[in-house]
Amino acid sequence: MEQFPEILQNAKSWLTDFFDPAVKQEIQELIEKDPESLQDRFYKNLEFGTGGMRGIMGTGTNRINKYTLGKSTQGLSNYLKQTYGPDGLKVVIAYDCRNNSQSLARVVAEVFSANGIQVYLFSELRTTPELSFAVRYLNCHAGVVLTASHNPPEYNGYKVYWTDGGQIVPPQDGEIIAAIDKLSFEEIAFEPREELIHIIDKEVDEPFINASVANGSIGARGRDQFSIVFTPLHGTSITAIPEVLKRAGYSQVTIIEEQAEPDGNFPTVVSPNPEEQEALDLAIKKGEAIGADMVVGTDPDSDRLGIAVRNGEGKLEILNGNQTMILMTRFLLDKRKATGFKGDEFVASTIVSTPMMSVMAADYGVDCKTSLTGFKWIAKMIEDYPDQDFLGGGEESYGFMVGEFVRDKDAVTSTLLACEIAAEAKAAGSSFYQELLKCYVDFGCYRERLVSLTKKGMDGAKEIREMMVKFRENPPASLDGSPVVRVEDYSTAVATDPRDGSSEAIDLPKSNVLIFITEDGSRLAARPSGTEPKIKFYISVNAPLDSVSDYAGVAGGLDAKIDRILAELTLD
Ligand SMILES: O=P([O-])(O)O[C@H]1O[C@H](COP(=O)(O)O)[C@@H](O)[C@H](O)[C@H]1O
Ligand SMILES: [Mg+2]
Repeated sequence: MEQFPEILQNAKSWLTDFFDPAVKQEIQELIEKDPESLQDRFYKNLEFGTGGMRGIMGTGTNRINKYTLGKSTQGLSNYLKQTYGPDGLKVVIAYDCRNNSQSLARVVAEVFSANGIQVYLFSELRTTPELSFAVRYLNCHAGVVLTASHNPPEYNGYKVYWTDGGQIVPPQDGEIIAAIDKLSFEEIAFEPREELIHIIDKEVDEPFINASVANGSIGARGRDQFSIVFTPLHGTSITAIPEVLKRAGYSQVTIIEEQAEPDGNFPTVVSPNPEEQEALDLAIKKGEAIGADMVVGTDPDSDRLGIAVRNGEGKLEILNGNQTMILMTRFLLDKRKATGFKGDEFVASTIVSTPMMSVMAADYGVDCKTSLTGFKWIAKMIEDYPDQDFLGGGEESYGFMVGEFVRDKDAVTSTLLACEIAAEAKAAGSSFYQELLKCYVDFGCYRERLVSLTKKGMDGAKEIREMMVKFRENPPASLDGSPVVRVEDYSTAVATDPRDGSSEAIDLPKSNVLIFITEDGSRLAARPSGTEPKIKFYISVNAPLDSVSDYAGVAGGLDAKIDRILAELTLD
């Protein structure tokens, strides 16, 4: 601890009477017995990342607790007043199934009210997409969800939505952080004004569910012959997805009982992340047992969804985010095509997602916009291009956004859309999987893989920084024998052709991301996660596919290519 006098100083500043006696006692004990833990808790403040502010729950400035969230809420209140004036301000707050989410939501509501701001607080847990919807539906200036999304149980977090219903982006995010950083903890107004806190539920649930059914439907046939196994993985989607499916006419929905009850300990899974195959094990087992057509699982705040469908061999196969994005987008494009393109439509994706998205959109003659990683950037496009019509968008990470009524990824509406696509395909003698393979025939067979390395704590963060520096200093000259022809460094927003050194500007905000593109169209992207202590590597390769029957061979060849690229990289 002697090497870090500032960290000790930070910790000691929590020993005043402003802080609860239990907190003070814990810090005293840590000073005496566990300096390493103290260091991790106080070496920095929590930061806003890809999807809000996330951290482990506990005592410290680098932890989620009533003081760190109280200070963020105080800063946000000050910023709202400065932006919109002190009167008539309104915010809406939702929370997920996590341990402490409800009590932290209460603290956040109290701090807003103490600042004279009207608060709409959901009576019980609700989904993130419903909160995004509620911001605009209730004409609020901002919204907050207490959730750490799919992170492990020890985490919690704070997603902040702005007036447009999307998560905060520049310039607001930087200005809000500045407003938070200049405060001391003692400046938090904790004393509630109860008359300003309004409990809400049905009055927002009903319009949200109706809008979800309207946006997610494509008029599929065979809804009552289509069998779905659904798991909320102990999270919030139980409040919306069964109802949306029922209202859309799906009668064969089996819910995994063991995972239906909201529970912040997520007792039946290692991680409540549908991107981890293990999280869907129970649901897939059930799906195989009852011969279901589709399995759907959602994360705790119900913005991401994992889907498994019957593959060519009749087995339930989990699809990745790129695959579901491609097929959902294709259906939205076809749906619009049927009524005629107006010419102002666009679809959206991100720089680490499959390039197949823009190839497909171009084939339809529709604009495809590409943003930095994260749905907050996709939502921002709707605001940035008010004269254009957003059809839908997605990314490599699981989750999809259908239309404009929710300004974040929305597992509720996306679940319905996936069922609609699959039910209609089944009624027409095809399947979700077959339709995906047809996309590969039409636009090229793209295979993607994500490799994430977890590196925790202060040392892990340093290692991740160093790995990115190493990549910049020693970029790969080729991938699987194909020369790199374009290096995109988003930290400087410059793309370079290493063959002749020529360069051009990238028209996106700066971000710590590197992308290498080869002559044969393979791509490797590297970036630190903005939600978890991880560094992520995204690989994309492609080859033409002449017919659906050639798929297994072509996909196998591409998988082997990804293996070779990974072997060259020696990541550790
Ligand atoms: O975690 P969620 O479900 O809120 O999702 C958030 O984080 C994901 C992972 O981000 P990163 O790669 O920086 O960890 C993003 O892809 C997603 O757009 C964002 O909304
Ligand atoms: Mg989530």
